Amino acid sequence: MLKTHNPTRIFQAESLFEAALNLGFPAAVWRLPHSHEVNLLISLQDGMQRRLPDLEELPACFVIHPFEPLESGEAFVLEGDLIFTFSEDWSCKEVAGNLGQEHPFVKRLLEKADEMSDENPGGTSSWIGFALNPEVDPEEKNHFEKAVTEAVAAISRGDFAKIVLSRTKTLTYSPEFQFFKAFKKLCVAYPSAFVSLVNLADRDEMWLGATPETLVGVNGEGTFSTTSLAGTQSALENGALVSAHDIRWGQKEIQEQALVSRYIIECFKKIRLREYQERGPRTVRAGNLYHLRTDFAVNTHDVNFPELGTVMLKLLHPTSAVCGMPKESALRFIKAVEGYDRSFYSGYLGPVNVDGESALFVNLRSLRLADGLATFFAGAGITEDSDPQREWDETEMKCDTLLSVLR
Ligand SMILES: C=C(O[C@H]1C=CC=C(C(=O)O)[C@@H]1O)C(=O)O
Repeated sequence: MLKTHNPTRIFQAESLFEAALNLGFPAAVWRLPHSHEVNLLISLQDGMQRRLPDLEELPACFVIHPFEPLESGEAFVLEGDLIFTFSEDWSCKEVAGNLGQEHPFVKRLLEKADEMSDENPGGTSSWIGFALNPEVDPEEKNHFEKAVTEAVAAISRGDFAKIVLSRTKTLTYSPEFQFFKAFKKLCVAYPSAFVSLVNLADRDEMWLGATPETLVGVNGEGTFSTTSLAGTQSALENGALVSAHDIRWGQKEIQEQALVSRYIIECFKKIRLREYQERGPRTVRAGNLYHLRTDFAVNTHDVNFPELGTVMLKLLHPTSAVCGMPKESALRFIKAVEGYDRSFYSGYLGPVNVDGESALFVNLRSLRLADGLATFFAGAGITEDSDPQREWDETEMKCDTLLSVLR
């Protein structure tokens, strides 16, 4: 067991992450909402494991799950062979893990990290953002707007009450693009988001994001939490921040968010759980946007339901904040009409059993980095009152959450 590190050794988060990347080890670095600490988990394995997302059974790990459930019901798991905790000033507070410092892979990683920090002491090189500004692809826009029109027609026919349709936006990035600095910039820009950078080594891709949406949280006191998040408005007017008090919501957004809350309450009903606290909806800011949010909480000790997190995770994903209601018909429509594979976008990700807590977030406001291409993903909730152009503009604003910081 590697616990509380040797004080003579200086662990540098950026060099460790770069070393994992270089050696092909899966790794995840994250900052929880409103936290001043950053965790870095490195899995010294060949690739990700596939395990059931059973929060009571899993070891300390980082879980990432695609939008579409795998037939086996499994999720991808990065095992916490090494977990570093860094303070706000990036000094290393603690190292935990299940392998000793003498393990050959640990030695290799630490040596590589030393090499990397010698090459780039203090990581001072200036910021290099994305290389190309994209033109809006008219075909992509037409495709999305046509899908919205079809969805509105399907809602009027009664096929479903709400659906979330999404799209991508692709930019190039140069080989010098600094992944870790991008993560740091997002941490500073979005203190209330879950900010993460995940290296999926066996797929040669990374995911970077700053999501505002908790899917399932189980804290050290055994409190289960989830949120209903929907409805979107710009938080900026002529470049200045609009106060939350001045935000008014229309019928469309109120209904859209109420459907997500109803979906969550139906999940509680399925397991006959009535003892949940509900707070909201209220206006919350997520960077450049405002949303409506309702928070749900349950004390799992009081209801004698220690496995509530696992049970609700299975029932909730994908919620109607990313899929639709009813779920099955919305999912069929998405597969038939959206026209691309969402992959990990609108799936979920986060640490499980790290420091006695699990915190899984919906993978929103995120992008995939692979082969010099940065693919941004964004969706919008469609109801009977949706206007295709406005929904497109909403997805542009959602892409801007990351783009405005990383450009
Ligand atoms: C699907 C996304 O956002 C969801 C979360 C908040 C608001 C949403 C909306 O207003 O449509 C979406 O349901 C996304 O960011 O890609």
